[in-house]
Amino acid sequence: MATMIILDFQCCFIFISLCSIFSFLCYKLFFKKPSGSIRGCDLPPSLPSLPIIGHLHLLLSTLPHKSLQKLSLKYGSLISLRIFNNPIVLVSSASVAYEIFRTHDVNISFRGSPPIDDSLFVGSWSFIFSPYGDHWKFMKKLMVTKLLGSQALERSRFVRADELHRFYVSLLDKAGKKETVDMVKETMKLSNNSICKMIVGRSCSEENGEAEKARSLASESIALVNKVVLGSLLRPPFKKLLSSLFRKEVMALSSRFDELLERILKEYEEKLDGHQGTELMDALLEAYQDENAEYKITRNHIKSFVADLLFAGTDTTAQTTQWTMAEIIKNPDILERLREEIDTVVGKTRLIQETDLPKLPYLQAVVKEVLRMHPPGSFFARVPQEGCRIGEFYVPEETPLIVNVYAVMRDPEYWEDPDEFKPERFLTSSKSGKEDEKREKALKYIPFGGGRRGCPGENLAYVILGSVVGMMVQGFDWRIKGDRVDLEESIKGLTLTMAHPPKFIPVARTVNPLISNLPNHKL
Ligand code: HEM
Repeated sequence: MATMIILDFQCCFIFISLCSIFSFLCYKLFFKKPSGSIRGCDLPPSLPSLPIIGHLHLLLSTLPHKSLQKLSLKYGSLISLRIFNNPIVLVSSASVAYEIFRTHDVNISFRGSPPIDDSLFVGSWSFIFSPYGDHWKFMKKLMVTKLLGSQALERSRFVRADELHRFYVSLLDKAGKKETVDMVKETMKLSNNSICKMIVGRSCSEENGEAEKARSLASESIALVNKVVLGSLLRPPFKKLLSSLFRKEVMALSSRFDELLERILKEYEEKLDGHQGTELMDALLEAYQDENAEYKITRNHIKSFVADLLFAGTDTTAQTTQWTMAEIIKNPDILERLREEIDTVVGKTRLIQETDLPKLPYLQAVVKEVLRMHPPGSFFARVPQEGCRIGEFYVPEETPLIVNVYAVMRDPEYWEDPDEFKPERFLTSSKSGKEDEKREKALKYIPFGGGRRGCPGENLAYVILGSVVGMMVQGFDWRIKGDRVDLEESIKGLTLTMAHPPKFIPVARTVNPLISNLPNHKL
């Protein structure tokens, strides 16, 4: 009997000890709050959360940019959230966005560690995920001087003119057959081909299915990135858990990227099809092959760089084109004013070209207003390397800052009638005012992010969007199937898309096709 009592007591003791250890682990993992006030400032205020998961449900809601915008209007423009035991700070106002870029730009020029190290996409070779340092600076310099800076864009203008003309001809064909246009699919073709040609000197071939592969890789990576990007912001063990959950899917995508890009790269090196090299690819290969190069990179760095550019530049421009055409068709007055501007500046016989854009301020204002109201990237994240003071609050080091781009650009404190589509608001702004004011305005208008880690493709995006939308307004009248344009939103991957994209029907405006200024133009 005594032995049984001792055994029972031992079991009970072991059970209680295990329970205590388990509770302690749970507390450490799930409930431990970020440390309290530091250096006389408090952490940003928090809001009620769910046990264990914290505020994860808010980030995973159907339209997180909207639900978090609502919460920020109630609780403040800088609030603390928690995902399991991981603290996160949410930025939702134009003034806080301005302050973080003005005061802490270098400190917040990090995106967290890559979710899956050995993947070409979202891995440690990626430019997008590389820490702010020598590698990033070297690649950014190449990117600007050889591909995306204004002089490089001027040199590659004919590549995009060719693609624009091709798109115009395909729309004429659809108009003739009274067919509908899948706006995202068609503009993805244009942006994908343009970016590919600008990087490797040729677009992916339609004949052998290469082009379709490249487009579907870009779309799939966007759908997948949402799932894995959260992992880059979490601490172990959740980071590891998320990575292992999606590892198989990511690695499968990575090896398909690898297959496609290795083939393109080999062909480029052997110059099999006699194409001309590009400045960017020549410089990348030199940094890879030349022992005495200024900075050495690996073959995987090159492939990952190309994958990053296709991923970052394709869907964003396609979704924005679709939103723009939907807003224009929904607002006939805006369409009429646009057409008047284009007909006056460009005329009715030749096709619009990129060099016309500086003389078309209303067209530029329409595109800017679309990006303000429907930014394709409704969030971006940064991770401060040192603790920093933002306003009256303190954000500890390594605490991810998530910027709600959508909320910042509809901040009622800064934007008049933030939910109204009013392109005129951009007509007076950009050129007038003092330098400080211009800088402040730029840091509060953030569809392309901000600071040194802001989007390097901004200029390219504006010329593609301006010329494509300009061409569609100049060359066609537009009908849609159904009686109205529905602007309801949906989130696909990380991109803000239309929940019910209209079926666009083009009707050619002129009997004779518009003439393109291409050197070898034939219709
Ligand atoms: C409408 C079109 C586009 C939009 C709205 C857009 C938006 C963005 C945003 C919000 C970011 C994150 C910025 C930040 O963290 O501050 C970004 C980064 C980036 N974008 Fe874009 N983008 C567009 C087009 C392009 C194009 C055409 C390219 C190039 C072909 C491009 C290449 C990149 C790259 C490489 C980064 C990462 C920059 C870095 O980490 O340093 N984007 N973009």
